[in-house]
Amino acid sequence: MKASYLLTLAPCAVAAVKHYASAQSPLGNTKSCLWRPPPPLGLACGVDEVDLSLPQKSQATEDETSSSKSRNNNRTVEPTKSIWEGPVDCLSSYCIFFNSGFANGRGIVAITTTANVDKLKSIDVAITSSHDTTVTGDAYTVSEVAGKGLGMIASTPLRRGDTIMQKTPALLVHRGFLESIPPSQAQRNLLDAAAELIPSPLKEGFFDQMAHMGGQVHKIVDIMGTNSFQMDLGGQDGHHYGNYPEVSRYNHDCRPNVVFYIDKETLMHTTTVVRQVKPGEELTISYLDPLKPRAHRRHRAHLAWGFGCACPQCSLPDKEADKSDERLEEIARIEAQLADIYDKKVNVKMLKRLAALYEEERLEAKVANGYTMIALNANMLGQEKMAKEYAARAREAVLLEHGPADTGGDAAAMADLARDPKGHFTWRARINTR
Ligand SMILES: C[S@@+](CC[C@H](N)C(=O)[O-])C[C@H]1O[C@@H](n2cnc3c(N)ncnc32)[C@H](O)[C@@H]1O
Repeated sequence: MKASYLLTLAPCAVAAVKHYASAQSPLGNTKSCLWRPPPPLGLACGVDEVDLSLPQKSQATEDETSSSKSRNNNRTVEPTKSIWEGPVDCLSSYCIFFNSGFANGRGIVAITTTANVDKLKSIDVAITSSHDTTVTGDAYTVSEVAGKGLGMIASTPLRRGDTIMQKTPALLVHRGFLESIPPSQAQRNLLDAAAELIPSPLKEGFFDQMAHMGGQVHKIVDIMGTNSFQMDLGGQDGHHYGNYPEVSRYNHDCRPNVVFYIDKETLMHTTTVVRQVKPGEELTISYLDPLKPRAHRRHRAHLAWGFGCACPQCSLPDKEADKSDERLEEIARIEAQLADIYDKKVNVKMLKRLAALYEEERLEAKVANGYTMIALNANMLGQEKMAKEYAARAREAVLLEHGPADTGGDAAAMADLARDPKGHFTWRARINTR
């Protein structure tokens, strides 16, 4: 009996730990996670973490363009058919492919391999039937934010679970194209040609994005470096950088009020609010791992995006910042204990402490893993009510942080646990092994 518990529990705990660890390591996770910029061509090595966006101004232009078209012509404008074309031009095994009808005529361009464009072709079907959308209408405006350039400002009260926008990418670039082949003018020419193929008005949005190095090395490289998300189309060679111009106006905060994920089945980038937001407050996402200590976060922000992180968490007086770092260390320590089925010190007090630490640290955007660990361990300690409560919380957080196609089916696993703690294989597992 004991042995069978151990055997079945082990993969689960390991999966949870793997999940946690991978979220912190570059490219460890097959899902998109942190904002990681591709390396500027010409630099010897890459830098972890990047992001992207497009101004609401451009969105407005897009809306005006389509509505004025239909007003002026007094007829429905037929969207361009969704057909992948190319290869247009190639370098090494990477070629330009484009689809001007993608996502109901929004369009998309990719620099990728033939195998990956085959995957994109199958994705396209799903996209064309569900639109690219701004879900919470009029939720924000794009305005100047002191010391940060443009930013997203909430124009209405928002609460946890409100989706701000869902967007498909304008440009996808295979990581190998930017990181494996030596920098060259040919590489830059291919990037220029690809960007020119993005259909208007998305193209204007693309070129309007911030280039944080002033475009000195190369404009497209700089735009991608400032505004691209790591994403994975799946398989052995699916790693790409994705650029979503509208999303690029989110500035960074180590304790953000918005979380994002990219669904590799649809390429859709979704941003969702994680706590109450008042009108006038800035909407932010985290470009960095918020569980890392302040010095690490600041170093990363400077290295990758050239800004000294002055978010409220990084701007705490030294004493408070040290306390915050200690809490983050404690979170890591407790989670390591919770992942170890043989740790005899795990108790309910420890679980409550972990939940309190997440709350004190205002980590609403990064609680899925912690709540999953609490739920499983509460059940292993025979705490039915607590297991139910945290399994439900974990499920909700997994959906916000990773989307419905979450890593390893964590949302479904937490739904099972919440439904029937006593029937779950983890029920009293720690008690039975003591
Ligand atoms: C993805 S863009 C965000 C939108 C950008 N502010 C704009 O005007 O388009 C990333 C760039 O914004 C700026 N930025 C983002 N978050 C910041 C922060 N917390 N503090 C200072 N600058 C920030 C940096 O220049 C960074 O390279």
